[in-house]
Amino acid sequence: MATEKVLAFSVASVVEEVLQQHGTQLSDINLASRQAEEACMRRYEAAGWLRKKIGVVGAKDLPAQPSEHDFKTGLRSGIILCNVLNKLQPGAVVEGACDSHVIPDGAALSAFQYFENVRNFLVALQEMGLPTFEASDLEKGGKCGRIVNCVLALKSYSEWIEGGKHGSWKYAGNTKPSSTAKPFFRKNSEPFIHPSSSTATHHSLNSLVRQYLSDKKQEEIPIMVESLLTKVMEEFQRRMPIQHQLLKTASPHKVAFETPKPASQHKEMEELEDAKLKQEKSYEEKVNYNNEESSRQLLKQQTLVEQQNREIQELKKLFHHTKTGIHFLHKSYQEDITYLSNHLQGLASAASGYHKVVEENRNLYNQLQDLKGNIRVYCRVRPFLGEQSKHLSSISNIEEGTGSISIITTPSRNRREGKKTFSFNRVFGPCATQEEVFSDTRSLIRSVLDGYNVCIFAYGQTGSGKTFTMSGPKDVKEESMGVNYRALRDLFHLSEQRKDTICYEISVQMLEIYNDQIRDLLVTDEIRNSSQNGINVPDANLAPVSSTSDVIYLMNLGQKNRAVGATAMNDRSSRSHSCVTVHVEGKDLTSGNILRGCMHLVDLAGSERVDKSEVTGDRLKEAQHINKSLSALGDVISSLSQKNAHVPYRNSKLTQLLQDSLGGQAKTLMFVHISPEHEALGETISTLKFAERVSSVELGTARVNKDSSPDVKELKEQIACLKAALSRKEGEAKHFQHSEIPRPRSHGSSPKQPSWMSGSHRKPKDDSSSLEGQKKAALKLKRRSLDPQDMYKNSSAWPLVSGQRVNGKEEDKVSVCEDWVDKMMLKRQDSLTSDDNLVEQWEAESKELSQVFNPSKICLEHSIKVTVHKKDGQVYDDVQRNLYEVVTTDESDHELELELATSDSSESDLHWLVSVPKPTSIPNGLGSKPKKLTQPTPTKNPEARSMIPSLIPSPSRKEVHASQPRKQSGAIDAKRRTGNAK
Ligand SMILES: Nc1ncnc2c1ncn2[C@@H]1O[C@H](COP(=O)(O)OP(=O)(O)OP(=O)(O)O)[C@@H](O)[C@H]1O
Repeated sequence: MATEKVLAFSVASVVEEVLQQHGTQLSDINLASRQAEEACMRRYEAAGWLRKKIGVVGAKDLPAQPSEHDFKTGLRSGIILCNVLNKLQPGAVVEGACDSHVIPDGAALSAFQYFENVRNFLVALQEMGLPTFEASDLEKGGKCGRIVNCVLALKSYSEWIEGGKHGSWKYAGNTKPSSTAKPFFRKNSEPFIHPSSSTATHHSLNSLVRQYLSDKKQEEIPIMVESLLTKVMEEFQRRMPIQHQLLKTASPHKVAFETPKPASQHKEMEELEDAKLKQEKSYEEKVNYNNEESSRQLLKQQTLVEQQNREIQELKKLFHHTKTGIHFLHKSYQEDITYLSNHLQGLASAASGYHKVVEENRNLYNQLQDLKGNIRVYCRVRPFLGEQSKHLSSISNIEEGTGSISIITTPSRNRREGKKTFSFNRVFGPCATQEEVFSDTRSLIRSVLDGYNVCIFAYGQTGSGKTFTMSGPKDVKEESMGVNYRALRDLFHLSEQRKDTICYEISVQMLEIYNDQIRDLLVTDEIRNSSQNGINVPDANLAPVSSTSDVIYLMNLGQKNRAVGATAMNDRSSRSHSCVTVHVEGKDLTSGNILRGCMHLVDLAGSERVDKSEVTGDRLKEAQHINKSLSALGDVISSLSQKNAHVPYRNSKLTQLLQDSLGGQAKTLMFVHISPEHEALGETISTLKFAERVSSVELGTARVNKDSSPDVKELKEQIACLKAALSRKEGEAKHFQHSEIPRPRSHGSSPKQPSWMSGSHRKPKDDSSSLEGQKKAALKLKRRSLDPQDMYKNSSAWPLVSGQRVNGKEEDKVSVCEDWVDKMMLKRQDSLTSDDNLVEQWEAESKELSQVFNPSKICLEHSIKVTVHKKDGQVYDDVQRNLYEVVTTDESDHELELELATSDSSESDLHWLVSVPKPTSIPNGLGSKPKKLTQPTPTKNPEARSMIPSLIPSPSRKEVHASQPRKQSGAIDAKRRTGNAK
């Protein structure tokens, strides 16, 4: 405890310091203190009065002196004082236990006096070497005040007791402030005088003590002092630990005021103290327990916190991992998204390019077909007309891209519909415009200008829209113009574009086949019937055109002339097949080459079921002709697709008209038309089947018609002269032959397919009795001169057809050219069979003929070889393209080959040259040993090449020079027939 004690002097020092800090006058403190005392007493008195007044038990026992409570009240006053000391501001409100006090001026002074006494007292205690207070008490101003008050109260009480209890005890009040006592502090400006430096304080204490002891007996003084000090000591010793504990644990208000108690209360105090001690102990235990508990709790919490920390760390790690993972995912997602977007972009562009690709595919397919030589087939579906829109449609699906169309064959609402799908190069739905329909045809138009032959024809049931496609509607406008007009417009456009390099001349013809008769639509004169030759159109007008307006004018004219009638199926039904032929001749301005192309635009008459179309009389006859010609077309297509050796072109004018386009090296396009009504299903299906067959037909690669050198042209002109001459001769020959040469029936083949149609297969020569007549005719012909001028003169008189075959029956009409060839062959036949002298005649004739030509102009590029040979008593002939030469076999097998060179451009020219012998190559008389016969080379499908001259007049025929030659095939055909005739 000793270490915990400090000198009482320290109390004064602390108080002084506080006062110094605040510069407060001690009078203020004094006043405050006094007021506090008074309040205390008033309270005490009031309490006593109250007790007396109300007669509370024990009220009359109210002690005359203050109880412990009073001391406590005093202590509180001390606290107030302490507060005052702390604040010491005049006018400041001091909260106290009893009341609020306003510190007045001068209060500090009285407080100082108290302090002075206390200080003196404490100094005395110090001087006596007594321990006083705990250091902790002294550190706190409040404690200091309390202790001071305690000491003061103790002192005053002791004084009061010792003074004989005169008057009422006043808290610290018995000792009046000494008038001599100097204030411890001077007012603000006065320097501080430390009490320790002043001996006055010591003296005053001494004097106080001496004053107190002065009236005592000498021998009593030590005892009294000792007793006093002992009491003080005891009291202090007893209270100090309690005070210490209280101060330690209890709140300030619990601090008990430890003052010496009266003897009567001592026991009570002790009990109280015991109870307090117990309480403190239990409190301490509790506190200990609480401490332990709290430490345990703390430990627990620490563990928990540690665990949570660990978990937080793990969570952090996890979070970090997750973050990294998410970052990675984000990155990979972004990569994926980028990849997908790229992919999507690719797909989008692929999707956008899909149609382009489909288009390209189709173009490639078309090109492939061009290479293969297939006929292109485009299908067009007519929309419902007017009221028809309520009808049931037979069209199930159209895929324009792939070119397929599905037809409902068995319509049913409940059961599954039967369907049939057809595929073509392209299918146009009912909504397709004229421009769209024409768009794919453009490449063909270009081909015409490049020197190809092109044929575009429209096929379909009556009323299905053929005329609409080819010409346009009745009231035609710019946008509804049909293929014919658009094709010519494009021709002009392209030719204009090329005018710097190629100079084109374009001319147009319009024909129609009506009731199997050919009519020129560009003239208004009557349909001519040639009873002699069965040729209906002797000469067709060829109108040069230079602009689209020319074309429109011509087409209108032609349309007016067309045979049109109303049927139940179509109020403006075309009763004829119409054909617009455009001839294009282009001269290359640099090379001088000539390109010749021609384009047939054919609008076929529609097939119809006469029962449906309800036609009678003339209309019925027309319908029968139409159906017959269309069925002939079907036969031709059928045999072409089956690659038959024989193709029955001659069965109708129509097939003859289209022969070059179907079987030649032209580029051919067919628009097949169908009506959407279900009532027309039968016709629709048969039309589509027919179209499918057509699309399978291979024509062979189209060939360009090009004259590469002027010499060739000249040669061709010569050939044309020859033709003319022969034509003239023919008339005479016929006359000579009594108009007709009997045509033999074919041998070794069916009646429908005569032997001459069977290509290069060897057939026995017919050595019928008519040979004699033919021989005579040939001789007659030989004697006639072939005057080129005559030929030119007569060039315009060429018939359109050199032979005719109707209903599978070959008529006994042979063209002049055929006859001429026949006669040549006949002559050779004679030489082989009976009279070798005829060989000489042949030679002579050949020489004669050769004079017609300028041999120097004959180019040995290509040639046609005509082979006649005899085997086992039979005579054979064959046609073969080869170099010019004549070969013979041994005795039993003779063969004569005649070849003439010509240019590469037109086969038709070759045919006209076929029978012209080259002088040097003719066997030189009987004596000359014939060369060994070569095996006749079969011609490649001769029927596939044009065996029938085109019905369409050559444009050159209108010209002064018959420069446009006949078709080669006609000549070959004629020659073959001659062979057969023999
Ligand atoms: N694509 C189309 N759009 C609108 N109307 C059309 C179409 N095709 C045809 N028509 C109309 O249908 C009717 C018959 O057409 P169109 O005369 O061309 O048929 P057609 O096959 O030539 O008949 P026919 O063989 O009897 O001459 C006409 O009134 C025509 O205007």
